[in-house]
Amino acid sequence: MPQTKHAITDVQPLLHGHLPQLAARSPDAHKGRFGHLLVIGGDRGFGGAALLSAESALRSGAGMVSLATRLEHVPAALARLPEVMTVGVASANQLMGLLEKISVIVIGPGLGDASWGKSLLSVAANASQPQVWDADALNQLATGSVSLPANCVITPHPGEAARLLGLSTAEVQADRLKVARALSQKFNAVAILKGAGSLIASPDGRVSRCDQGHPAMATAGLGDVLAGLVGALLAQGMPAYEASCLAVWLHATAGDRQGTFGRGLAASDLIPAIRQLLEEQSPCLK
Ligand SMILES: NC(=O)C1=CN([C@@H]2O[C@H](COP(=O)(O)OP(=O)(O)OC[C@H]3O[C@@H](n4cnc5c(N)ncnc54)[C@H](OP(=O)(O)O)[C@@H]3O)[C@@H](O)[C@H]2O)[C@@H](O)CC1
Ligand SMILES: Nc1ncnc2c1ncn2[C@@H]1O[C@H](COP(=O)(O)OP(=O)(O)O)[C@@H](O)[C@H]1O
Repeated sequence: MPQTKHAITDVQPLLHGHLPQLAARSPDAHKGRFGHLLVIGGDRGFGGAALLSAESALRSGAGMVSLATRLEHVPAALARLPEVMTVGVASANQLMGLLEKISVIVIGPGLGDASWGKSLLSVAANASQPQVWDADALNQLATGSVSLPANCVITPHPGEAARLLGLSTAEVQADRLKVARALSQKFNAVAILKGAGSLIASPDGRVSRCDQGHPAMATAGLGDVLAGLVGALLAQGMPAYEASCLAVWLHATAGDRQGTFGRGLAASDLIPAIRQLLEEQSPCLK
């Protein structure tokens, strides 16, 4: 990653027409060229979070998507998403073999704070693939029980950011720019500080702000969708900062479109809107 330091005031708004793009696909493209993404998460009570991430990744162009979740969630996952290779894992050992085939990891949605999630996270923390750490992966990171590997994107909401930096949520919201920068520096990772006016900060000093988004997005599961989307763009070869910027813009702009229908947005409603926007912004064919 380049080490150029950018001016402290240099916050770029994410503007349509100035966003990173995925290259058009050649007519002989095959799934092996667009990455194999593994979502790890979904402890008891939170099975849907990992499913939302997997569906988002699938619908955003990842070549192959696998899901490692609780054994009891496998039948429901297969019924909803037969395209996703879903594996029930009881322990970290089972994850190790799976990781050999994987190019990008998304870990945290619904991972929980029990020993099951902790053991899976410890395996990911020792893996070399680019990763997206979200939700309970960030809560474990905040406890200091695990370290973030290199090449990571972290996606905290203000509550998670507060835990990661030892602040209150109000303190995070009072100076979001400072917090986004502090997160990227502390963890040497691209940090997406979510919430209205999401910020994307890179350890090299770049920061972008997203002015899109809609209050109808204040509903559970939208962060899981974002994590899967960032992972899918990484899997298709986009660098971490660019993937994070494009993902945040697509997610928020899809929220604007779906927000026109008012309250009652379900996180899964956002996924087809993101697919449509991605095709408008980065057409699959030239
Ligand atoms: N279908 C499923 O299976 C789903 C499962 N899910 C899973 O649930 C688990 C718990 O995750 P979670 O995010 O609900 O709980 P948690 O980390 O305590 O954060 C809540 C606190 O954070 C703050 N806060 C958040 N946003 C903020 C904002 N924009 N602006 C300001 N503050 C904000 C706010 O703090 P407060 O303001 O109350 O101090 C709020 O009370 C996790 O495993 C996740 O993956 C979810 O993914 C949903 C779908
Ligand atoms: N009022 C809002 N304006 C813009 N974006 C929002 C708003 N409320 C929520 N979002 C977006 O929705 C997502 C919510 O993520 P998160 O809090 O992690 O949800 P969950 O854990 O339920 O999946 C974030 O990307 C956030 O930026």
